Amino acid sequence: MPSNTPPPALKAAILIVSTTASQDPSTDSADVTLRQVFEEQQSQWEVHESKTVPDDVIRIQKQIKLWTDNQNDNNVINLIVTTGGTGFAVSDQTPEAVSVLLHKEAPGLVHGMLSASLQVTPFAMMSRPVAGVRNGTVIITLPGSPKGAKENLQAVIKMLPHACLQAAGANSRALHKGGVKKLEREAGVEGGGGGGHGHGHGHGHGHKHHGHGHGGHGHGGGCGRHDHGGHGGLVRHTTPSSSNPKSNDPTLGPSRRHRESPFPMLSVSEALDQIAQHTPPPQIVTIKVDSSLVGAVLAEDVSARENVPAFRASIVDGYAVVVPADGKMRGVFPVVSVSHAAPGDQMATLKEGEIARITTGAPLPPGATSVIMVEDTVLVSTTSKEAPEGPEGGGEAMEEEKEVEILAEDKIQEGENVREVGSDIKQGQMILRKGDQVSAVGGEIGLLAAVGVGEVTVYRRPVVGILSTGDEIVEHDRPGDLRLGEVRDTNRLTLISAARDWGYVVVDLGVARDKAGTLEETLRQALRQVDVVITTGGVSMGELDLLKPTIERSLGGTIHFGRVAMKPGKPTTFATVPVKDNDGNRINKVIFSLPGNPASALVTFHLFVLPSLHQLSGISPPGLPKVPVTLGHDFALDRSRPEYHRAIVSVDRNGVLTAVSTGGQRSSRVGSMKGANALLCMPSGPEPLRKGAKVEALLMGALRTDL
Ligand SMILES: Nc1ncnc2c1ncn2[C@@H]1O[C@H](COP(=O)(O)OP(=O)(O)O)[C@@H](O)[C@H]1O
Ligand SMILES: [Mg+2]
Repeated sequence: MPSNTPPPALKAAILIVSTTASQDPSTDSADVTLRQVFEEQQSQWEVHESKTVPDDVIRIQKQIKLWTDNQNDNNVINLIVTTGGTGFAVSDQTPEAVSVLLHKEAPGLVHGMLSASLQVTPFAMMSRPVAGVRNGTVIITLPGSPKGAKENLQAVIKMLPHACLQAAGANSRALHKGGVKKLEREAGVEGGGGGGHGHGHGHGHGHKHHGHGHGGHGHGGGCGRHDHGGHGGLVRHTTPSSSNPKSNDPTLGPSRRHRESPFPMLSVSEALDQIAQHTPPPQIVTIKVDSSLVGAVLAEDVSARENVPAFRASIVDGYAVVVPADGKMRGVFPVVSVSHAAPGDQMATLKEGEIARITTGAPLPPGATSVIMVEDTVLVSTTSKEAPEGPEGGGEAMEEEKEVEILAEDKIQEGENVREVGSDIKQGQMILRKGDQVSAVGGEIGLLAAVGVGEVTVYRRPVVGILSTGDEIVEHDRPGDLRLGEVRDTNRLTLISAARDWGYVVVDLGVARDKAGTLEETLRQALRQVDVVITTGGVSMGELDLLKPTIERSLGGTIHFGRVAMKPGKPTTFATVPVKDNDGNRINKVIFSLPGNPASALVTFHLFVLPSLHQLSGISPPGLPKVPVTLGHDFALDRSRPEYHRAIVSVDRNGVLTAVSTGGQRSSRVGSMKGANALLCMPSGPEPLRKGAKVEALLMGALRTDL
């Protein structure tokens, strides 16, 4: 038994202010999160009690007074933290309820919380915390989201023991004796507003706003690489953040659900920059050279292991000769041997005045200097011998050439019609470079095969998991008629097909119901198996749109953007989630949550997911290739958002690329993708773009020809 007992813990109480949670406590998760923060403080804190009240001033005040107003030496609550109701919504009134109860205000604690939070997210400006002392109890108000609440509490918790001891005054005798030394030491050493724990999430990066090295390649971007203007009112330079003190949590009920997305609206180019920045670097693997290599990008320079050709070979059918000094070779010569392409035979050395019959690609006999084409010769005489008796009886004479006359008038050059050793590729010569993509049409794979390279290192192509979400979604091939509200799953099939077509291995993750637990479990499992998860549905503002809260809170992920100024695809969401790999290292995996509407899902796959997959597999520049095209007719524009118009681009006999619309562009209209081979980058604006105008097109498929 240790002889000295630890100092008695400080007592904290947690007041959850939430109308929803007060009706159904299971919807709350702030309590658990805050208890963890207290627990991390090495038994300095004991959470005495948690209570939940609705967003109601009287009920809030009643509970706080119960804790603060009847204290005696045996019953001291040192700290009350409230969570929830600190925002700008009508129902948010916790600060108002608390501030009138305070005997002393503590603006320093407020400042500590706000300044720590502001380093994480500009949304901290939307939190209105108060802090102070009532009787002997310190009270602070935390925001409602567990993440925000945690960060705020962590920002001040090192100072709180000290504050509580001072506040408790006479009531704290017992505490003073036992614990003050330790507590003061800790506050002094590590205090100063703390906060160091609160934002170790890799936020605060000053992200770039324009191109990152693959701008002008004719690849890799959306329309947003150009400033189309017309993004009036966008928050352009905020740091996207996962930690809005009040991020949307639809499960918290109508008063806590956002009417307006809390995610800053990024331009397409800003969104692409975020993707480039937060997509993990490609991993390197060694693989065998075979047809599965097609599409892979080399992670190393590759040099030839062998000479091509490996021996002196004839370029033509004809006769190997030893050219005399004067180069003259007219006359009749004896044929002393035959060299076929068959390998392995030892050949006698050819002497001047002798010739040897040789076939294309066959090795020259030693001593031979040149080959004379069969067309420049005439057969003079043959030897005949009996063919062996076969069952077919044949018995025909097999002839062999005995003498051949060479008709060549000109001088024969040394080396004529000979491929010298290594004349195509020299051993050790660099044949492919790091970053080269192995195509099925460019012969890279043939080159590797020719020079005897059996293995190469390449960037591992990411495995992609594809998940549909929504209670209304049924399998596309479910027999029978749809019931009211049911929708056939379109996105999973189209995205699986698209991802496979781009050369990626796909895991079909099925359909997840709109339930937080289901979604969380599905995503957790998926993140174990795949590198990139693509979900569709559930990212807008509806009450069942659970993707963002699940990624942020349940999975501890970081949402790099949750809104993009574009049409279709505004709610497109990009996040990374830390996971442990097989070796126990922390790595980031990528989640793209695409909008549910089929056209939006496909457009945003091509625009955002593909560049990330490309980057993961080492393909540079990433994304769809971009070409200028001419509009084949007038195109109406969206007034406020740049639009990715689904179009058919064809090339005429003059090489002019013309684009026509696939028709109605409503984001739910899956038909707008039919036949489309391009996304036109249309600016926003009040007037239509006229026939003949030039725009950029991102090519998804092969060009049509009008020839
Ligand atoms: N996998 C899918 N296949 C076809 N339609 C879908 C699919 N997922 C969602 N939708 C439809 O798209 C629309 C938007 O869905 P929703 O879940 O609200 O998406 P989001 O909030 O991401 O925009 C709804 O009409 C929904 O039924
Ligand atoms: Mg849905």
